[in-house]
Amino acid sequence: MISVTPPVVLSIGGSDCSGGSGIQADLKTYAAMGAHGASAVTAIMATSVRVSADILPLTAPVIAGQLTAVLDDLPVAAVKTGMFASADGIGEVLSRAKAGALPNLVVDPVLLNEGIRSRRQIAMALERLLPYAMVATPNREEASALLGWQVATPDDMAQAARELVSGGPQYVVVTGGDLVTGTEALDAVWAAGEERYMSAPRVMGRNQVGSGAVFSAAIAARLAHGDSVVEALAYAKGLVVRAIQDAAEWRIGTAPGPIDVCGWSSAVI
Ligand SMILES: Nc1ncnc2c1ncn2[C@@H]1O[C@H](COP(=O)(O)OP(=O)(O)O)[C@@H](O)[C@H]1O
Ligand SMILES: Cc1ncc(COP(=O)(O)O)c(N)n1
Repeated sequence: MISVTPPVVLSIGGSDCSGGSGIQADLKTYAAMGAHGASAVTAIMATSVRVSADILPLTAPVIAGQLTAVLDDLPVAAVKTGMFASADGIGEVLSRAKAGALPNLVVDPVLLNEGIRSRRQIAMALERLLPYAMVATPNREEASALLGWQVATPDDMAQAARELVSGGPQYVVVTGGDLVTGTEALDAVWAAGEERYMSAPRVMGRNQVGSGAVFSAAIAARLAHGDSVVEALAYAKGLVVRAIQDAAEWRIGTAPGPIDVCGWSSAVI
């Protein structure tokens, strides 16, 4: 029996109606990791994540109301941000970060392709939020958009992580889930005076939706449990690889789908 009160993690991001990514993936990750998840929804995604017409942005006051309600009452131990559909929404988060109200902040700077009209403004607003992050987890494409140059190779990823750290976050992980140059899934990690890669065998599974969301949410959950950043990164990497592996044969829907963050496939029930 577990009698210890679970730590609270707050996710600020978009609702993905498929349940594979966004807030839904975050909350599932927290539940699987023994943390209580609270949420502030920034936008509602209707279907495809790549089509702008399917994104309903919530207004800044609606986002602010959720943040106030959660932060006023719950002892939030870590915060994760994901998708924003407007720069105004990021402004609400930024003011709370500046006030010191967002401990252990993990910023996953989600920049969906052409899906969002104000993508440039969102990238600029995220740049203002990054100095308050403990960890930032852009993928190569997001790092490219934030920095204004093409992050392609593993060397580029390390350089990008280094440049992004100089903008403020304590740790930057440039994830390389889409880097199909070898048998490894490679991420470049940078913190002051510490540069390295995290690597795991690339899984060739059918389902990989939400791997970035699960990775960043798992980092936040471990920080909430009291891990150091280095411990949290190692845990998150192991969790996401196992989750992709365990969902390799799943068929939820016609398109590639979610990963097995809860470990159902390997659980003895
Ligand atoms: N096929 C895979 N096999 C193993 N690890 C993967 C695979 N795809 C992604 N990962 C890992 O999942 C994490 C999230 O990365 P990524 O997929 O790049 O994020 P995003 O979903 O934001 O693009 C990283 O640690 C990455 O290396
Ligand atoms: C609502 C929402 N938020 C985030 C992502 C990106 O997720 P990921 O970083 O896992 O590709 C997404 N596809 N949808």
